[in-house]
Amino acid sequence: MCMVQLDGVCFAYDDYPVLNNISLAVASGDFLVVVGPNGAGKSTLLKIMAGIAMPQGGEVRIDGRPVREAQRQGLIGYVPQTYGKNSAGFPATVEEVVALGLVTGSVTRRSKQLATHIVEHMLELVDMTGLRSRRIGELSGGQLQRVMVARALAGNPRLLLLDEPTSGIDADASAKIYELLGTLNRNLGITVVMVSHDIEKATCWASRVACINRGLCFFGSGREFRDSHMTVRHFWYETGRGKDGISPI
Ligand SMILES: Nc1ncnc2c1ncn2[C@@H]1O[C@H](COP(=O)(O)OP(=O)(O)OP(=O)(O)O)[C@@H](O)[C@H]1O
Repeated sequence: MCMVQLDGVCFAYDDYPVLNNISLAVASGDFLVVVGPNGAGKSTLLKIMAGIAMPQGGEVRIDGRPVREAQRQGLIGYVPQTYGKNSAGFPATVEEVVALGLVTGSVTRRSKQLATHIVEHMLELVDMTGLRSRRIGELSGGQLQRVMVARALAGNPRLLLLDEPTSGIDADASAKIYELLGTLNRNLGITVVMVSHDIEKATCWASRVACINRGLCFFGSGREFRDSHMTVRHFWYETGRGKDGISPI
C-alpha cells in the first residue's frame, strides 16, 4: 500500500523554480529520510506532502487520496522546521500545546474526557508527562521537539512529516527523538518522512532515503544510500555540480 505518491511534481515560488519533476512512492510503514544541500527544496517538498504548498505541476496522493482530502481527514501530522523557534515565547503549557493537535485531527468532535485521555497518552508516548504544566518557552530544544511530535500525533495521523526535528539539539536529545520516531514507525506502524541534515544518524533509521537537489538525485534503501553515500557526497560538495540540480544518477 502506498502512503505517499508523487508524480511529476513541479513547484516554483512565483517565477523561482524550486522542484522539478519529482516522482517517488513511499510505502505504508516506511521511514523515509530526505537529505540534500541547503536550499535544495527539502522543506518545500515536505510542505507539498503536507498539503500546505500546492504544486504547479504533477500530482500528490496520500493514502490513495488527493492531499487536501487526506489533510481534512487528519491522516497527516506535520512538524514544521520553524515551529519551535516561533513558539518560544508562546504563553501555553505543554499539555495545552499537545491538545491543539486535537483540533486539526480526526478527534475534533469527541468528548472532553477522551481528549484528556489522548493528551495523557501522547505525553506518555514522548516521555513528557512530568513536564505537562511547564510553559513551552521554558523547555529545552529536545523537549520542545518532543512536544511538537506529540501535538502532531494527537490527531492520530497515519503519516508523520518532520522538518529537521533534531536541528539545534544535542546528541542525547537527538538520540531520544530518533528512538521515539523509530518506536512510532515500528510499533505503531506510522509512516515517517523526515527532512534531516544529520545524514549519518538519520539514514541509519531510514528504510528509504531520498536525496533532493531541486530534482530527485537518489531514491533507495538506507543500505543502498550508505553504500553510495561517498559518491553522492562527492557529487554535491566536491564537484559543486549538485547546485545546478543535475542528477548524479
Ligand atoms: N516562501 C518562499 N518564497 C520564496 N522563496 C522561497 C520560499 N521558501 C523557500 N524559498 C526558496 O526556495 C528554495 C528551496 O527552499 P527550501 O526551504 O525548500 O530548501 P531546503 O532544502 O529545505 O533548505 P535548508 O536545508 O537550507 O532548510 C531556496 O532557494 C529558498 O530560498
